[in-house]
Amino acid sequence: MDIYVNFLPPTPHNIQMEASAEVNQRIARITAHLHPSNLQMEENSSLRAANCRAKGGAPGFKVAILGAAGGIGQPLAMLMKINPLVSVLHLYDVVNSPGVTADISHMDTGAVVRGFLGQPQLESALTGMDLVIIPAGVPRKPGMTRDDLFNINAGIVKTLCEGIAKCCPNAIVNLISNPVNSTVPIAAEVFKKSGTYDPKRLLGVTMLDVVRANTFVAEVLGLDPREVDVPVVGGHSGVTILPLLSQVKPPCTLTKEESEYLTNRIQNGGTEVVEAKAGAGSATLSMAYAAVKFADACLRGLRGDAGVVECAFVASQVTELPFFASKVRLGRTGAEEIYQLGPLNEYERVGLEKAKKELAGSIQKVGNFPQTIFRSPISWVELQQFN
Ligand SMILES: NC(=O)C1=CN([C@@H]2O[C@H](COP(=O)(O)OP(=O)(O)OC[C@H]3O[C@@H](n4cnc5c(N)ncnc54)[C@H](O)[C@@H]3O)[C@@H](O)[C@H]2O)C=CC1
Ligand SMILES: O=C([O-])CC(=O)C(=O)O
Repeated sequence: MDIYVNFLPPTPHNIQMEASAEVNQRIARITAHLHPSNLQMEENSSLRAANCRAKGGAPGFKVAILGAAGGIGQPLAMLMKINPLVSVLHLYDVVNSPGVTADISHMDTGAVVRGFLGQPQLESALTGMDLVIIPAGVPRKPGMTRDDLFNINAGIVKTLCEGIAKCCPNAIVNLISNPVNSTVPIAAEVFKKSGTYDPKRLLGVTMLDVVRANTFVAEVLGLDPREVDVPVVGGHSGVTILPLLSQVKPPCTLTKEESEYLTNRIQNGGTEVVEAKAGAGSATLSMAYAAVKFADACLRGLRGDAGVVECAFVASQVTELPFFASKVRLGRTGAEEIYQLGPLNEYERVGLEKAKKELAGSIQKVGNFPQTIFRSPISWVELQQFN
């Protein structure tokens, strides 16, 4: 049985524990199971292993967050720590993961948290994971498109996916890093190259588009957003984000003006936040919420729950493009079924053609830039220069 460790503050109770031989034996067992990265983080801490008690791992899934110290990563880590389906939570980043790990590990929820810092600890962070969520990479600033992030984020995603291919090739991957329309095809290329590609397990996260669509449609209709379900298909950038307003649940009738306003607002939701943050990044809190909503659906699918359906950007035959976002049914092996788009109205048919044209370019870009994909890992200095 695995023994998981929480480091406890030195209360009188714990200090008393130290005196007993039985406890010393238990501590010896614990330290034998301690992960090297935990030990490394412990060296930076005033707490000692002598103040530990072992506990059995709760049933659940093992989840890694790569980019866990970032604007999305931190609230995402916090929300995943609350998720009862998670038994082990690995937090990996190239900076600041010890602090985030120490902070989140104090939450009195079931998941055991372990931190991993920097490339040498990537493999340890990934080994044994069921689900890997990737919000690693640089965000937009006002005036930039998501495509402007391609050069730097392509290299980051490539390195992380090489680690996944090596250490947890059967994990479900939730890819958040932008531009999703290109980073998902990049990840697919990396997995193909390593012989581990399973299209069902690679999911680009477009949930924020659905979350926004539900919110904005609910506002217009005067409904509770929790009652609204809007399918959003295509991709995750500008006109590739195509809300199917004719398929809103509960069924409703929107005027032409309302449809145009809503489509435009949903397509530009990311830019709305980037401009409001005025240089301090892009959506992080709503994205963390959306990422957790999506990850929870993936975990319920992995558990074998029936009827788990969400939108995601996946390898697809729904259109002539190799990747496309649409509703997918999530199961034990990932995206087990990909749904057709269903009947579209004229406005949506025109939107679909525009979306496909732009999306084709983003997917094509991956093939055009092998030197970007196969460059060496991004250094911390490069990241700072970008920021
Ligand atoms: N799919 C979606 O709907 C959305 C995607 N995003 C994208 O998510 C990404 C992250 O956004 P934020 O969290 O706001 O950025 P951030 O800059 O606050 O955080 C990114 C984190 O990634 C880490 N990182 C960089 N290189 C890494 C590497 N090689 N390995 C591990 N970690 C690494 C950084 O140290 C940092 O902690 C951006 O590309 C952004 O455009 C943002 C919002 C929505
Ligand atoms: O707009 C951005 O750069 C971040 C993002 O993808 C979103 O908020 O939808």
